Amino acid sequence: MTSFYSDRDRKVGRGYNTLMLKLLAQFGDDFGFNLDVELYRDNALTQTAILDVPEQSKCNRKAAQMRQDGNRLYVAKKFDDALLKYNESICFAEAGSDQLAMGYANRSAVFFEQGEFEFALANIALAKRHKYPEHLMPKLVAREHNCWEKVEAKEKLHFSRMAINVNVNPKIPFVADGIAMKVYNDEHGRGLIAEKDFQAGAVIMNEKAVLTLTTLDAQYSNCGHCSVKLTYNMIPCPGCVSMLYCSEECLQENERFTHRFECAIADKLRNVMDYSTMIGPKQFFYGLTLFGDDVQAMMDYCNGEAGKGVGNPFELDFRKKDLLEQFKVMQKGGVHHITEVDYTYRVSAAAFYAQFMKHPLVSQIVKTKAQRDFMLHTFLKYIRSCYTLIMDKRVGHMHGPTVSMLTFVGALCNHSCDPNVFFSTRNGRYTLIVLRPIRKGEQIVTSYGPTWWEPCPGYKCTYTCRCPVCKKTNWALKKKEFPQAAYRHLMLITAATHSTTGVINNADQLNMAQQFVNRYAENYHPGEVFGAAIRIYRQFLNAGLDLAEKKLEQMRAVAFWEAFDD
Ligand SMILES: C[S@@+](CC[C@H](N)C(=O)[O-])C[C@H]1O[C@@H](n2cnc3c(N)ncnc32)[C@H](O)[C@@H]1O
Repeated sequence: MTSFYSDRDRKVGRGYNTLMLKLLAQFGDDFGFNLDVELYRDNALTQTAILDVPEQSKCNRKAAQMRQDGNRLYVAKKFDDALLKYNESICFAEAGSDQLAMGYANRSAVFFEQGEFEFALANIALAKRHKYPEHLMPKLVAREHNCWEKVEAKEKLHFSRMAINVNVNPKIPFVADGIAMKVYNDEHGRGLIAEKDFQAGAVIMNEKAVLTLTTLDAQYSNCGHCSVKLTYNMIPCPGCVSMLYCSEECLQENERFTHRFECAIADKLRNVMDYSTMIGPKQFFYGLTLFGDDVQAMMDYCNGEAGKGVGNPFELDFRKKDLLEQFKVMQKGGVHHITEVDYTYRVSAAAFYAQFMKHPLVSQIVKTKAQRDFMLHTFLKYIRSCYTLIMDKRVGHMHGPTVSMLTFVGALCNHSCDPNVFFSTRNGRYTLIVLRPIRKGEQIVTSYGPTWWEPCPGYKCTYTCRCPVCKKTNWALKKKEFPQAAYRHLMLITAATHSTTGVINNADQLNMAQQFVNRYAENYHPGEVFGAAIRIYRQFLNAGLDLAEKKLEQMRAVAFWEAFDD
């Protein structure tokens, strides 16, 4: 059986690959068609040589080595690579040791070189807080003064977050009013429907993800909880060498909901991770925590009548912040098919089961055979529902290496190669922005990768796309000639993409492109020239979101060192 994933995807998680081959040999021709995950599990449990990898622990010697590697990269002016090495060193440094403080100080040097003075100051504050060696202090203090001067000379920060800019749903404050869920039977399963018109530029969703997961190679660059990328103040998990967080809050939340089940077996889990299937077990442990670690209560609910059916988050009042109620709806999931890559999910569920049962806390909580089987089947169920698509990072709208994001409402947005919204996953949030006017009654659809105006050669998805473009029913490019005025407008927009003078800023660019799509969509969509305009509009949106993210980070850094100074 050929693999769905590329070698690049599989460069980590070697234990998983070996296990896959073993099971393939074991099941022979049946492999892939045998849906019995318990059989996979029973086989996996016998593969101790593959699964029992030793755990790495904090080690100052390794931390020093990594820091020196970082220093070499720093001297070679490979600053982003140096940051990754310093982050790795910070993860390995022993608590209370000066290795930790020196990691932070080295990071401040990188940020200083990059002109990120706010971030440098935040790291200097971290170094001081962690007993930076006295004899090195004068150099650090000199850098701090330098940073202060540069920051004072800098323009004041203006924050332009892409928040919802239309009326919000009173019960779901992160979703615009006028959006509902609809089940599109035989097509996409659950989806989002517009109950009123929306114009391009409307930010109609800005949902904080419940859980996120990054690719394995993003371990030292992204927050282990919200997955935000390479922030200035990444702090390590005190227990293992596998996690960094962007804030104390993320550390605490992750610890409470999932990491307490992972920390002692972090390397064993990494050994069997396949891309981002780990989101399945994470959802299980998130639920278990909300059920007060009472697996029997969780099982009774999920297997009972109340736990079945199709989940509709629009029935909830999110203002109540009742996480258990929310979880109950979310765990029902939607309408999903068993895909051709389901065997990879079964191998993952089996491998995770084998590893998690080695964790004393898990084996203490999940005691009876029925409970253990429930955990296995739930891993698979959640992997299936969370991990149904491969987000194509080349398209650039899946920000950084976040590959799985568990959301309530965002998760309902289906794919179309003729999308009317654009999605972004920055800052651990799922944001939807309208790309072209949406009429009342239309489905709200984003693109997971390809679009008719920007095809994505080699893109693979785990389902058969049933969007109008692929079905070729009632969908065809319009051949209508554009008016001269529209061409002039488009030329201005195109020129704005090359603006390097700063005369045209991102807000102007967005405005121009937005006006164009709102004005010409009705008569000229879908048509080639219109497609070119949408492509540019999405490019401006991406740039705007990047800018907003950077500013948010700078403001957080300022708040961070100001609090430290008090
Ligand atoms: C993020 S979920 C969207 C919500 C999902 N429809 C549900 O019921 O929960 C992605 C899944 O929806 C289905 N889907 C989304 N877009 C589709 C499309 N264009 N054609 C067929 N199925 C689609 C696929 O099963 C896909 O794995």
